[in-house]
Amino acid sequence: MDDARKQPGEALADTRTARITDQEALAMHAEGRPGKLEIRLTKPLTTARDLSLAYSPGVAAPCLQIHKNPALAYDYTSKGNFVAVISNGTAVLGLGNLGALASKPVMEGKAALFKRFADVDSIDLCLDTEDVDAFVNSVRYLGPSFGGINLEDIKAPECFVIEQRLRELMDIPVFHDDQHGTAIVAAAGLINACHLTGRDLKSVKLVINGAGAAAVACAELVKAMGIHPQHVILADTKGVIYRGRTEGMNQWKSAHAADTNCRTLAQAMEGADCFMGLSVKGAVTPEMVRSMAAHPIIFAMANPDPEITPDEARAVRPDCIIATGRSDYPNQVNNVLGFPFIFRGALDVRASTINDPMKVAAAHALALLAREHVPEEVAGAGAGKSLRFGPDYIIPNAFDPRLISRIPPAVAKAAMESGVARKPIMDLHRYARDLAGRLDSTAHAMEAIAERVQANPRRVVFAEGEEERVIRAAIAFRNAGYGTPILVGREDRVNAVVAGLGIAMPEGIEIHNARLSDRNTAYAEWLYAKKQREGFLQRDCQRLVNLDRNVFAACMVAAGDADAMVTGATRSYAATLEGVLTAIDPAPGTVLFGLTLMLARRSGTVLVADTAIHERPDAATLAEIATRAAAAARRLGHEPRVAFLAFSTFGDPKGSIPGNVRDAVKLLDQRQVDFEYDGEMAADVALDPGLRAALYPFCRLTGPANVLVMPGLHAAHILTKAAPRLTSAQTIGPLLMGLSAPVQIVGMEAGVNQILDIACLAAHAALPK
Ligand SMILES: NC(=O)C1=CN([C@@H]2O[C@H](COP(=O)(O)OP(=O)(O)OC[C@H]3O[C@@H](n4cnc5c(N)ncnc54)[C@H](OP(=O)(O)O)[C@@H]3O)[C@@H](O)[C@H]2O)C=CC1
Ligand SMILES: CC(=O)C(=O)O
Ligand SMILES: [Mg+2]
Repeated sequence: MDDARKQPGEALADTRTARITDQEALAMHAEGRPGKLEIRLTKPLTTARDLSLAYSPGVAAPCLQIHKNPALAYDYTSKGNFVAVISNGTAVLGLGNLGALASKPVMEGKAALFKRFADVDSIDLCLDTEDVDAFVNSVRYLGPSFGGINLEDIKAPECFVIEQRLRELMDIPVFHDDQHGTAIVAAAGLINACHLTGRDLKSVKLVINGAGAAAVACAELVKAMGIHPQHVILADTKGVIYRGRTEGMNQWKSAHAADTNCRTLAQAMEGADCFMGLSVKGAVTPEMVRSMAAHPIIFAMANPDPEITPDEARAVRPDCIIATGRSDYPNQVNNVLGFPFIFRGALDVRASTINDPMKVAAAHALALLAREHVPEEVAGAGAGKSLRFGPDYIIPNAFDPRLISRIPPAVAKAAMESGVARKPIMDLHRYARDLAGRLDSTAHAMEAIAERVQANPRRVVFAEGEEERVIRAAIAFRNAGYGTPILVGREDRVNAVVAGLGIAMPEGIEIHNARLSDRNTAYAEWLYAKKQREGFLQRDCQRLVNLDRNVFAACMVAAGDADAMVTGATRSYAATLEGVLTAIDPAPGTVLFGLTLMLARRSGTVLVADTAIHERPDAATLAEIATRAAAAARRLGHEPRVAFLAFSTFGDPKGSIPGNVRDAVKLLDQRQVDFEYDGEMAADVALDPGLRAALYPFCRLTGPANVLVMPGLHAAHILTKAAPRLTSAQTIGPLLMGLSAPVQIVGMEAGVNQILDIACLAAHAALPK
């Protein structure tokens, strides 16, 4: 853990956007099923027939077909979308030789990023050997299972030999990500930094610290892209790599030995235009940065901690452009921007290799994307962050959803043009469009929401401030840069829980004891004025403010002392809502309802409403819920297709509830709303356009429904509670919609991360529209 993270108070002064603690990282990895990966079936294996098809005897048919024609393996198996992430752990990030086992969290992480960003399936294979021959022999025979091999965190110079030999031995792409992924992303950043500082790439004087896997590949790629070889100086633990040096050399370093009198990194950096760090934490001093040319370009890419932090560099050179490998500073130059998308393109044309034209195409596509206007849903509208091409935005953000539709087509095109594509793509525009639909927009929308909140931090009151889960979420809220958490509780109790967590109470968290608060009397008087004609005596209001934390916290929000509120972890939904509604009214002219986001792996996000309030909504309520839920879907980046659900479909079978539902559809018909809707219909009809086309071709929905308006609370609860337990769907919510102030109620089962996510959404709802 770095010092800044150990002392959260001090960390507030730096420019990082979101901070995490080691404890949080460990808890995340240990939570639920340990690690970050699992394998799921893509075909049902329910019946004896399923088994006969998938396994013996049915499986013999694809085996025999593949035996006759090996290319069919791409049609009948997972090969074409499957990559192995392979390491021996000899250069784990910048942490050194931690061995194969300890590299596994990074390798699982790489596999997770493949899936998250480019829908590539992958698995980590950690090989317990430092012997080059043993490594090569372990990997060379794995080709049949995979469409590609991503080598990772293998130290130089062995990595060069391993990659070269495997490339010769295997007929699928073998790509050492630390070499080429890093070089591609660094080259893209360098192209843009040169553009911004008015430099011609060819005349740039570049110093690279490190002469290992990443550094050598960066030197090779930038030279191939035009930087004069004499303008590139590499340094390692022994100092500058100059022509004639003998100590600590190998053939890959010799190839880049410079004709120079410089012997130390400090000497080399004097007057340099650009520095690339691919070495270790803290290898660069402020003095070295001070001695660089005007508007120096500094890529401090060592992970997890850079050679020099942006704050240190800017302190001595405010005119610099600085990038790091981390996601919590602006300008993340990290191979995560490369490998998922490069493999996506290579796999989709069944490339036999990833060659130089494909790498250069990826670098240019990345560089160009950063220069384009950043749409609001990417930037986080009003985030106040500089997501416009400039010194703090030289490279796209890893969460930019346009990456998947820009980088793979460029890579695929280069593969086709350079003759390594075994299955060319005829229509690249269509390919780009299809790629865009491969990722669910909800994840991007949630990230954009988080960024907007980080740019406009809010004060959020956590009503159950003595509960450990809530305290941990509040600390995470503060560490994530979302704003100031306010815990309602007794200070000694809160502090005891924090001490039990083995940490000191971080600065920037407020604790308010309702009974002792200097706002106690004001809240009680305000509440009495509000409720005196609804059967509440003054003493009732005083007691509520003293004893009911939900009432006290809601008063804080009503009085403007907090921007938003989160509660619900310790009491039933109904009791919690009652406390909240004592002080905060529903917004006039709308309905109060619960909206649950179901993030399903196959069908994407489906919004379900009402999941919290109305047991048997009438037609007008259903119509209003549909309208509000459709608007919420649009805010999350989905074009709404609303299905009014019932047990019947378009009148069959008949029953009493579908009447309400049909009337709601008629109400919307009269209003001429701007979204698709239809009903009543059963859930399978709503979600399956094929079924609709066969039986109900008149249905107005143009695709699977993504907003499900439920006929009543029973059905809504059954669906949203059963689905995550029966399928892989995750749920967020119910989110309370239609209240006059941003208050969210989590379920009593909510974990720390759920409370944190809901608090972030509550803070977001408190932002000016
Ligand atoms: N941002 C990104 O996307 C990426 C960042 N990296 C980072 O780059 C670094 C190197 O990774 P990788 O190339 O895979 O590892 P390697 O083990 O292959 O290379 C490490 C290199 O760093 C040099 N080095 C170590 N300490 C110092 C020092 N104090 N001063 C100068 N040079 C030093 C070593 O010198 P010697 O040869 O003398 O031993 C060696 O040349 C890591 O921090 C890693 O996290 C790597 C890949 C991607
Ligand atoms: C990012 C990466 O691959 C590394 O630091 O090794
Ligand atoms: Mg790596």
